[in-house]
Amino acid sequence: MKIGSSESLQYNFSTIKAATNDFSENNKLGRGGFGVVYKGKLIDGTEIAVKRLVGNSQQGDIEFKNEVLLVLKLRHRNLVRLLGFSIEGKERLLIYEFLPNASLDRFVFDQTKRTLLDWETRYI
Ligand SMILES: Nc1ncnc2c1ncn2[C@@H]1O[C@H](COP(=O)(O)OP(=O)(O)OP(=O)(O)O)[C@@H](O)[C@H]1O
Repeated sequence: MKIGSSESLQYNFSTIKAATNDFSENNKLGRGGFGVVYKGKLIDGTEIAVKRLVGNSQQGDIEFKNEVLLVLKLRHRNLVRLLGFSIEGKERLLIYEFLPNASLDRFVFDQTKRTLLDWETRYI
């Protein structure tokens, strides 16, 4: 895939800013090793999870785009789907499909819920 064809997967920063209510505290879903994750809703109603990568990345725009395009090619039922990305100035956002059930670890490490996931199911 060429960089040129990435444009449709590239979202305007302002679109995502609006979708997350300006990265509001109320929309915060959690924090991971790469930044804070916010819940958002696009104009068409699609629910998204936006990962706002933490600053001082030395990675250039082209390298970032290439890496994102590589991940966009991955499709697996057990992988959360990356919908696109956004770049503006030092801001780098990754846009994922929203998963209502939060992360799997809540199931695997929860005393009650872990019984719902037997090992046979976990291997699928
Ligand atoms: N697609 C999503 N839908 C709903 N919630 C999400 C989604 N992605 C992440 N989250 C929430 O944001 C939190 C942080 O996610 P993130 O993927 O950044 O980190 P992590 O997987 O917990 O840790 P690490 O970044 O260290 O691997 C998750 O624990 C989850 O609650």
